[in-house]
Amino acid sequence: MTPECVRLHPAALTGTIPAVDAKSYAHRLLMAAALADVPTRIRCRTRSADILATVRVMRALGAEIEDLGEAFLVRPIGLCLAEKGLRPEDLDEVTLDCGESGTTERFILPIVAALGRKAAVTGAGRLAERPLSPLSDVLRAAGVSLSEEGVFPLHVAGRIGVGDYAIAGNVSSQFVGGLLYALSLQSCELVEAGESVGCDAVSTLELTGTVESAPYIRMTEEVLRAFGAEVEVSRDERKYVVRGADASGLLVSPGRAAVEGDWSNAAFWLVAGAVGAVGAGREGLAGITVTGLRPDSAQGDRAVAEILARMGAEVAGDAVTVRPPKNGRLHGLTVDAAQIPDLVPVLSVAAACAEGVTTFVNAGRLRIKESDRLATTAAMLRSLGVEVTEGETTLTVAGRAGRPLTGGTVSGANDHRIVMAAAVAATVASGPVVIEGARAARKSYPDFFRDYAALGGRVEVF
Ligand SMILES: O=C(O)C1=C[C@@H](OP(=O)(O)O)[C@@H](O)[C@H](O)C1
Ligand SMILES: C=C(OP(=O)(O)O)C(=O)O
Repeated sequence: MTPECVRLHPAALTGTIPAVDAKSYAHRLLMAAALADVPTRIRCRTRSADILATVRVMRALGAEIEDLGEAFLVRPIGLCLAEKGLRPEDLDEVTLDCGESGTTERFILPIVAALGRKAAVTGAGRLAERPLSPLSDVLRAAGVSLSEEGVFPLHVAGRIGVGDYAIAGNVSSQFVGGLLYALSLQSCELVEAGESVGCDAVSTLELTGTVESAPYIRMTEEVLRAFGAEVEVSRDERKYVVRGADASGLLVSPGRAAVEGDWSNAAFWLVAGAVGAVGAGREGLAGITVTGLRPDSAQGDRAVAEILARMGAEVAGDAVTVRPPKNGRLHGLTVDAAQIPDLVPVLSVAAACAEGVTTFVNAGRLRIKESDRLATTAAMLRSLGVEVTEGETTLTVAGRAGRPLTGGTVSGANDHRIVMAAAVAATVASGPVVIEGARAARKSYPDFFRDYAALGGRVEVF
């Protein structure tokens, strides 16, 4: 259980910890499995609120998902409806509660439209406020009706078909991911002389403007291909050609799949390893090792290792170990956040411990996450004595060059990444740090404070 409020006492974290399962992959694998032909066993041990939101939504659409503890066994929607003699087009409107998960919502809208189902999409926290346009524009132009955006429930009806689509690449990669799923589900069988000779449901999707969060689109492509989809991408990653499924309109299950380790959440430990000695003495030099991360992962957030190395931290090994620099001093730098938005809150803590200034640029989309993360990251650091300047799309952090952060009270801003970044900051503070709303960590890392304590963190729950 994630605690509601915590008081953290300064202590360097050291030791070895396994990575939690990557929620971005878990979402994609669970959805693909629910849209496939036969059951899939997905190895996944993390039960975060977001992963459970996707499980809930796929169940509501008709999939049977058994929680085996270490894995999910997914019996797909098509199979389960057919067993009950139900046709998707005859079903009533279904309520899909996405919780606070943007990925779930932005993927499920085009998927529902590809299935031709009627749905009332709901959610919690800031989800209703997070943008849906330009995805909603594409869906409407394709003939899908959507009720007013910004209020739940969002009613969806109608069908998106084969076509040539274009969408801006700089609002959310999740729109692109959802559309790639929808186009992969189009069905059309080419028959010659009474024999099936393939599929003619070929669609294109073009990305316009700058493309941000591109690694997440690559993860989507990877999972779709593992489920038999034909997705081709141009060399500049701006144009996708997607061949739909055969007459069945189903993806092809590989039978088994496994969710890899989460670099975005490992980043909290890796930064804690990098800042270890700054405020807490030599024991921090031992660093932190995170196991279960793929060094060749498509997750863009694996860049955290390279960025910490550029700041001067010692980074080594396949089980990734990060230690503070030998002289105990990290140094500031410029970080382009366009492809790695989720790293900014925690990297800002490394920046606060460094010598010199760190500027995060191209970070505008942080404003449309679980909180306005440029504002809430700045507020979190300011509560701990750090000087921060917030620009429209930038964040500039004045490093304290070895002077510890102060203790203080931080609002978790109902944002898991702010809560976890504040907890890392607390390891190098001069006094206790209270985090209000620490429970938000459960969105991606329900056992965060258990693992924090296991690494030597001093956690008081109240
Ligand atoms: O598709 C995904 O799994 C995600 C995409 C990113 O969002 P944007 O593409 O909206 O930047 C990221 O910030 C989010 O945490 C997860
Ligand atoms: C923004 C995040 O997720 P989502 O967009 O899926 O809500 C996140 O995990 O930081």
